Parts: sequence; C-alpha cells; structure tokens
Amino acid sequence: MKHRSYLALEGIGVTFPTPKGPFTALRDIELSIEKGEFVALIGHSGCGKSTLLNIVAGLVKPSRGVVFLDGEVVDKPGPDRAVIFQDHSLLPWLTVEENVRLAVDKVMGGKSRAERRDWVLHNLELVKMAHAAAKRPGELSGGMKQRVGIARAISMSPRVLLMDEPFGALDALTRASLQDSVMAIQAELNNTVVMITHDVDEAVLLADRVVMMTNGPAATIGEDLSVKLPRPRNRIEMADTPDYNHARHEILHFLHQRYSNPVDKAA
Ligand SMILES: Nc1ncnc2c1ncn2[C@@H]1O[C@H](COP(=O)(O)OP(=O)(O)OP(=O)(O)O)[C@@H](O)[C@H]1O
Repeated sequence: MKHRSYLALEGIGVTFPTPKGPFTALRDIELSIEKGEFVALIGHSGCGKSTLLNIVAGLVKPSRGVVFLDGEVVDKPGPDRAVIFQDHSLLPWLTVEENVRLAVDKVMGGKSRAERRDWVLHNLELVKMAHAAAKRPGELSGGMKQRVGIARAISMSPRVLLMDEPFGALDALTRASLQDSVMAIQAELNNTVVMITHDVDEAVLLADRVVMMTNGPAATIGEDLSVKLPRPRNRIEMADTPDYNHARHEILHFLHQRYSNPVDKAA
C-alpha cells in the first residue's frame, strides 16, 4: 500500500463558479506534510493560499482531489483542525479565560470543571497571557489578542494548526515577539502547522519547509524548499549564516524573478 503522509493533499483543484463563468483558482496541488512539520505557504496576493488553507480546514470543498489527515478524508470543519486568522475573532463580551474555555469545552466535555480550568490557564501560560485571564479583548493590544487566539487554538490539541497570516496586522516588534513565542511553543508541543505568510524572513525563521505557489489563475506549487537551519533559531545569530541567506535568496528569486507580482506585470 502507498505510504501516505500525516497530512496529504492529493490532486487538489478548485474551480469557483462566477458571474463571468468558471474561475479555476488552484490546480494539481500535491502536498505531503509529516506529523510535527512546520510548513510555511508563500505566494503573491490572490494566488490561492487562503483557499488552500480553507480546504484543509474543511471550509471550502475542492472541485477535484482529496485531503487526508491521519488516514481520514477531510470533508468538513472539525476541532482537530484549529484555524488562527489575522483577525483574532475573540468574542468581545467574554473574558480572555472564557474565550479559551469555549474552545476547551468543545473538546474536553468529559473532564471536570477544575480540570478544564487548569487546562485553560496552562494554555494561557504557554502564550504568556495568564496574567490577563480576567480581561476582555477590548482591554488588550493587537499582539495580546493574537496570543489569546493562539492559546485558544492550541488548547484544542488539534492535529493540525492552520494559520492564515496570523501576524499580518501587527507592527514589526510585536510580530517578532510573537514569532519567538510560536517557536518556543513549537519546541514544546511539536504541532503540525501550516502557516500562510507574505514575509520571507518569517517563513525562513519559523518553517521546516517553505512551499511557494505560482501566480493564479490555476495556481499550483512551484517550489518546495527545506529549511535546514538548526533549532532553536535565533533571529540575530541566524541573519549572518550562509544557510539562512541561501533560503532567503531562493524564495526572493522565486517571488520576484520567476513569478513576479502579477499586479506589477499589468502596470
Ligand atoms: N468563493 C469564491 N468565488 C470566486 N472566486 C474566489 C472565491 N474565493 C476565492 N476566489 C478567487 O480565488 C483566487 C484565490 O483567492 P485566495 O483568497 O485564496 O488568495 P490568497 O493567495 O489567499 O490571497 P491574499 O494573499 O491576498 O489573501 C482569487 O483570484 C480570488 O478572487
């Protein structure tokens, strides 16, 4: 029997019906991700990254192909695939603790109230937000809200963590601090992660593999680069190493020479 990876996207294609006729967003996507791998997905705006992530989340149905997770076909959303969006989507009328508890209650229904509370606080500690457990989202900065969003996602112990530009709305310093936290959490939990990013440095810093997508319509995977940098990674020490610069150069070449931004081409 064929070996299938933990997360396997096989022959994925997506065609959307539009008023102007069918629009093929993605074609022939083949992607195999092993358990514990951190994969960054990069490509120009509109190439279909969110569509691909949403297919794994079960929010969009592919027109062709199948997604397998741990041997099972993915065809609907489920708590085994937690999604973190750019917009944290916390409920404003609940406290930080209550927001995370909503997710925990979904997956730990059989556990006692005290056990669930401990688990919520443990996850808030992982993202360094236990001190703000009683606060409401309106009292938090953007970076803090995103930390709570991460706690909510990992508290469900998902099989796959899906992140759609999770730090896109944050300033550079806050972003760096969250990237460091994500690396620390990853070192502890070894989650399987697929993260969309537009940031080349972020992709190289965080990922084991950087999957680069061609421009749409009918976008597909153009390159799949292994990032062989040792962990733990330190952004300052890494910046001067040949391996870091090589990975960065490969991605920049792909994005700005082989598949330059379609908007620039049209100008
Ligand atoms: N429901 C839909 N109906 C029709 N077209 C769609 C639909 N969803 C997405 N598209 C189109 O599919 C293409 C891919 O969209 P998608 O949002 O996945 O791109 P993206 O790479 O995530 O973009 P960005 O980086 O700007 O977020 C775009 O051309 C978009 O207009």
